Amino acid sequence: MIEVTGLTKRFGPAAAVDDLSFQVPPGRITGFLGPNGAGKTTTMRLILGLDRPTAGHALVGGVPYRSMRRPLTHVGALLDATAVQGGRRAEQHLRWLARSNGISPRSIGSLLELVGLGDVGRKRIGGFSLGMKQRLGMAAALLGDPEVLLLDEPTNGLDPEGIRWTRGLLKSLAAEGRTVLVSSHLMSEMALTADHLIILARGRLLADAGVADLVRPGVSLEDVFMRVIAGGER
Ligand SMILES: Nc1ncnc2c1ncn2[C@@H]1O[C@H](COP(=O)(O)OP(=O)(O)OP(=O)(O)O)[C@@H](O)[C@H]1O
Repeated sequence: MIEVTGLTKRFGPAAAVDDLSFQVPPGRITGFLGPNGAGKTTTMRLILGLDRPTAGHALVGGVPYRSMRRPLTHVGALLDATAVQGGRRAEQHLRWLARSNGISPRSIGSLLELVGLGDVGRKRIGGFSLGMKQRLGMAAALLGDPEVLLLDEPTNGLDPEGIRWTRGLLKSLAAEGRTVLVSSHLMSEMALTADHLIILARGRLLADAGVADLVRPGVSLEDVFMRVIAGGER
């Protein structure tokens, strides 16, 4: 469970996240939507303790992320898949992450297989495509077998097979009772993947509702999104 309460982050006079409150319960996929600059990444960074809020707080499993001793065993995150040291080999990168969180490296081989990087585990990350880095980022997020996953545009750069694979993976993770918060700009993909949606604009919450309640025959998620955003800007 992720709980966000009155969360606010100002960069100078502008609020990137503005008095935001929502909950992400386990056992379903929650899509996190909003136009460019809506505050999705900033919200995820605040949940992960990478930025300090101006006001409010975010809890994961009832505690602040920063208070977790071995955070990767509770929360798996994929924020910026390109923020990895290009000189490291994929396997080495996961080994380093595992060691820093007291996680056994035993699962690294099978994780690389799972994300489709089984053949390139010994290759340097610098030579990876964006899609391959996303796959590696997903392996890193799953390394600690966490109950909560925060994924910022995980399908960015993935090919159609990779997008479909990600959808199946997220569905199985949610079906196992994990909490899954995933941002995306791909409305048709979100309509297929998410059970529930949180929609933001200008750092404010505009909608927090089930996909089935929003999308109806003849009304696509893209239509709903445009309408919600237009309403929020009036
Ligand atoms: N470190 C920072 N310093 C100043 N402004 C920032 C910083 N980080 C984010 N912002 C601003 O906060 C706002 C929200 O940005 P954020 O990246 O959270 O949006 P987003 O919804 O993730 O956007 P996108 O869909 O484009 O990735 C933007 O106006 C952005 O310019």
